[in-house]
This record gives sequence, C-alpha cells and structure tokens, in this order.
Amino acid sequence: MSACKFLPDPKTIAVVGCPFSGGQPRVGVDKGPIHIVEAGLLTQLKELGWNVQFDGHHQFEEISAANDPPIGKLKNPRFVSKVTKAVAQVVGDHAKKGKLPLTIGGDHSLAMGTISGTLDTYPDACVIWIDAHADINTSDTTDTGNIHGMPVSFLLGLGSKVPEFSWVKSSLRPDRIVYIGLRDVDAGEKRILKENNIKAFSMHEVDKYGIGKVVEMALDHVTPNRDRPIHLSFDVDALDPTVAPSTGTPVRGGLTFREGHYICEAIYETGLLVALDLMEVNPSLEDEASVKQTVAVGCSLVRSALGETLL
Ligand SMILES: NC(=[NH2+])NCCC[C@H](N)C(=O)O
Ligand SMILES: [Mn+2]
Ligand SMILES: [Mn+2]
Repeated sequence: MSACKFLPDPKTIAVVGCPFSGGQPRVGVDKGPIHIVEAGLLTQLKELGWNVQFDGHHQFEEISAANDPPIGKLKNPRFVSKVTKAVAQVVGDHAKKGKLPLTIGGDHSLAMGTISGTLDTYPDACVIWIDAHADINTSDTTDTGNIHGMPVSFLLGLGSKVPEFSWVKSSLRPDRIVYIGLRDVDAGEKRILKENNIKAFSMHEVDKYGIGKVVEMALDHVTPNRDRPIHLSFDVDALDPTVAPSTGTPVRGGLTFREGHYICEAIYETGLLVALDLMEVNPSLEDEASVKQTVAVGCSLVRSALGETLL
C-alpha cells in the first residue's frame, strides 16, 4: 500500500459513521452508514492493508434540538449545527492523530463538519467535491432551505453570516476547491461560482475531455505541485441514477461506474488524500435491488479511493 504522504505508519483509517438526515427532508439517508458498514466495508479496507478503527456509529439523537424553528430560510439549523460541529471535532481529532477520517453519511451538510476538521488540522488542504450539485447556496440564495445544499458556502465564508454556524471553519479559499460531475446547479449558485472564480468540471466537461483529463486538470487547479493535502467529498448522486439509484436528489446524465471509480483511483495515486466523505446513500429509496446496488457502489468507491486497484 503506497497510501498517503501525510500519514504516519501504521496507516490507519478512522471510520466516522454519521446516521444523520437533518440537512434535507427525505427520511432514510440516516440509514446509509449502517448499511454500508453491514455490507462489509471495514473488512474490505483491512484486506487492502489498512488498520481500521471504528467506534460505532455516532448517536445524534441526544443532541437533536427539540425546538428548532427555521432561522431565515434554513431548516433544522440548530440540529444541523450541533451535529456537524460534533463531527468537525471528531474528524479533527482523528486527523491530528495521523489517521485518515472516513466519514460515512448521512446527508452532505455533514461536510461542513468534516472539512472544518480537515482544515483545522491541515490549513492548506484542498477539497475535491464530486457531486451532481454544487451545494454552495448561501442562507440568502437557497430555495429549499435544506442545509445539505449549502455546506460549501459556509466553508468559504460566503453570504450573510448565521451566528448559529459561526464555529464553521470558513478559511477555505475559493481556489482550493474544485468540482467534478455538476449538472443541477441553481441560478444563484451559478452566480456564486462565477463571482468567486470557482473551478468546476460539469458533466459537459467530462463528456468533452474525458474523465482522465478532467481529473488531471482538477488536480492542476487545486494542487499544481502535487503537494497539498486533499479532502475528497463524494456525494453518491454524482453517479448516474442507473448506477446509484438510492439517493435523495438523483439527476440523470451522471458519471458512469468507471468514471466515478477512476476519480477515486486517481486521487489515491497522488498519495495526498487525508480525508474522505461518502454521502447521500439513502437505503429507504427505490427497490431492494437498487439499494443493494447503491450500497455496493458506495463501498467500491471508498475502496478505490483507499488503494484498491484493478490489477
Ligand atoms: N447534497 C445534495 N444532494 N444537495 C442537493 C441540493 C439541491 C438544491 N440545490 C438545494 O439547494 O436544495
Ligand atoms: Mn448531490
Ligand atoms: Mn452534495
């Protein structure tokens, strides 16, 4: 295992299971991590040569805010804030101990926490965000009020400040994040991407250049000298719904099975990966075969990002 330049031996993955759905309205995404672990992911990672540490899924019920009316348009703001803050702490602690945090969601609002934890440990880290969506709405631009559509704006410090989220590490620079897979971006989000010069490779660029070139260009943008720690945040809805059907906001025209895995393999090969998120697997959506397929593809994406090769 070549693994990561930033991690001491023995190479250890700290699995952070986050059964959380408060950043969006569809029930079931909180069951994602349980299904993924039950499918045998931890054993599979051990077989790749990793030490795997898992202290059980987080129990967020205790911190659920009973009285949590919207703040502006934001839904469940206190609950999302408390949970993601706890996740930031856990992810940051693991990273500071030289482990690679693997966070399994749960909805994508969790990335506010995971990336805050990464930035706290590696201030010059960059983020590669794989998604059908840009998740960069601000508290001002959001149509839905669902916080899973907003984590990136908080991390960049964009939009009106929401005191509830003042703990979020808003030190991410707009030139240290790059997107791949976008195809459902709200009008306000398009404006934000342009105004902040944020690099994004939509499915149009994947079609035009091919995934190999796109990943190379993405890496050239965020780490031209291949020396910065990488946080990979993978929303399973980046994949085409025929590949990963069980997710809350599916959008047709997505990444193929191989394109998704290629991204993960290529990022592993850089030796720069320091943290990984797998988000938005919802085992309550679609039929049993679809759930099995989505959980299996989630596991194999993670294996590819953590060193599984085809040969
Ligand atoms: N993580 C996700 N699946 N996000 C979907 C976001 C959809 C839409 N842009 C919104 O703000 O609500
Ligand atoms: Mn998405
Ligand atoms: Mn997302």
